[in-house]
Amino acid sequence: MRIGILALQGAFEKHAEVARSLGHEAVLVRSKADFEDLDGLILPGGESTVQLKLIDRFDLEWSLTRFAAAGKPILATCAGLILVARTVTQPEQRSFGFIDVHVARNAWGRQIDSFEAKADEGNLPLVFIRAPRILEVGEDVEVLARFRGEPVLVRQGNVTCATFHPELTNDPHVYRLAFRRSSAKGLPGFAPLGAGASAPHA
Ligand SMILES: NC(=O)CC[C@H](N)C(=O)O
Repeated sequence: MRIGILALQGAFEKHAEVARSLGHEAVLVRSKADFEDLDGLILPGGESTVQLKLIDRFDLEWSLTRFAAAGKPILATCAGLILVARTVTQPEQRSFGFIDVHVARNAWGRQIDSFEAKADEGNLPLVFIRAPRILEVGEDVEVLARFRGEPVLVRQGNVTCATFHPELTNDPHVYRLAFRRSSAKGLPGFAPLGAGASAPHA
């Protein structure tokens, strides 16, 4: 697949490396024209406030929205998740609403800025860096992995979001989930990580 990585700010290079290592073509996306002919898109971690300003400056919101609405797969990690969430708090911030989750920014507190862990089930490695927390998930959101009972990997249709940094582990699982060939809803035959795969209202 031809996968774009939004490359305005943050951790985009490593995502490009992983995408290439999985046999995809990686395209750094910085302008509207760069969206052409992409099959998938990664919104990387970084600083969501800065990313939002740059998206405005380069007038990319419509391109992003159109991409999401076309049903093409999007993987949003950390700051990327903050951009695509329905609502954002701590502090409040504008977001695009591609996925029905409510997130709090920098929600683990300063004492534990960054840490590594494993998902509650499925052995998925997690690297958190000033990570957001998903406080609520809508009923159409699947929870694919949890940490200490909280959702950390979620999906709604074509939009897959991680509160952690999958590009910093050697586990391609998250990319495979996000960019599986069919991104249609329903996911026949898909075995989610962990037991509690249905999405409760938090
Ligand atoms: N690693 C990250 O992407 C951190 C996200 C950052 N704390 C934000 O609020 O945008």
